[in-house]
Amino acid sequence: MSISVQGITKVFSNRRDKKSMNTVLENISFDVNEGEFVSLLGPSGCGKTTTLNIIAGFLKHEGGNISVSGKEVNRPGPDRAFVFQNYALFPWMKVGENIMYPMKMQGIPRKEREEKLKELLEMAHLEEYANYYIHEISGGMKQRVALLRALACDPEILLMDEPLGAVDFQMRQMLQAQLESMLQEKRKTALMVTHDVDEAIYLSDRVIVMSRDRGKILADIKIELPRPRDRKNERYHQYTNELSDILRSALNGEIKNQGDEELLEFIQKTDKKGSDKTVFAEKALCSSNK
Ligand SMILES: Nc1ncnc2c1ncn2[C@@H]1O[C@H](COP(=O)(O)OP(=O)(O)OP(=O)(O)O)[C@@H](O)[C@H]1O
Repeated sequence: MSISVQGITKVFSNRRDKKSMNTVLENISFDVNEGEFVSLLGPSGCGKTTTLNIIAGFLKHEGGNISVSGKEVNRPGPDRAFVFQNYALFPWMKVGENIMYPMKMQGIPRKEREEKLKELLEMAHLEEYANYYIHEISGGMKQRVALLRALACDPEILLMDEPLGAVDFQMRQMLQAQLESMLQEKRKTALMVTHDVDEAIYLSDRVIVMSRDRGKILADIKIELPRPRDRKNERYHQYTNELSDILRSALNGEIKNQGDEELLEFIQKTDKKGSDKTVFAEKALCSSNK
């Protein structure tokens, strides 16, 4: 299944002053193709989670539309599973019960649920932990359980909000490798929010960089590297530099209040390696012109 985001806008009333409005997203458009893994990268507060929540159907948007395989969606559905930043696991249930919960809700018979659970636990190397309570397992394990719960109903689309945000560096790299192999095996369409350039490159087929200026898309970059990805690959470093430069420009507070021409000039100035990111930025600016 594919996702199409067309011209969405989101306005929140300001938390401090309810009368003033905050346009977090304005006329944002992008597609995620079937089987593709896309990351949304950008500085804190640029609207990544808001975008993901709108696609999940948790939040309403003001303009534009979201469609899944050509069908407009505006509420949550079993086609889109969500992995939350803080796991959102049920502490009163054991690991196995947590994973089986969505299957139970869908009325899948017990025998089938148990078979599926076995398969999922094996995939994530958690076979021994089915009967542990959530407080008895580590942060990395919780992360894997949250992911397995999302995969349990075989959703077509996986939406993930910083799914590896709460684990340390080493565990994070191990989980990235596991997440990659799980998703490659299942060929899911995935959209992930992250702050982490390396994580985005390691996992994604495409990386979309958003800015704090109403979520404007600064770049949409295809990561053309064989899987599993090799961090020592020269091209991997080039992608890291390219994306870090773009992210730095997005992080620069001055950009927020500058016009498009100045933003483009800024990105050109930071384009020391003659890479093609200026073209991406240019495209992004042109396509967002009304
Ligand atoms: N329910 C809400 N009511 C009012 N403002 C909100 C609400 N949710 C988010 N916002 C505002 O929208 C903006 C974007 O928030 P969002 O969480 O989407 O950003 P983000 O890019 O995911 O940030 P982070 O990387 O820090 O999680 C922020 O300014 C935030 O304060």
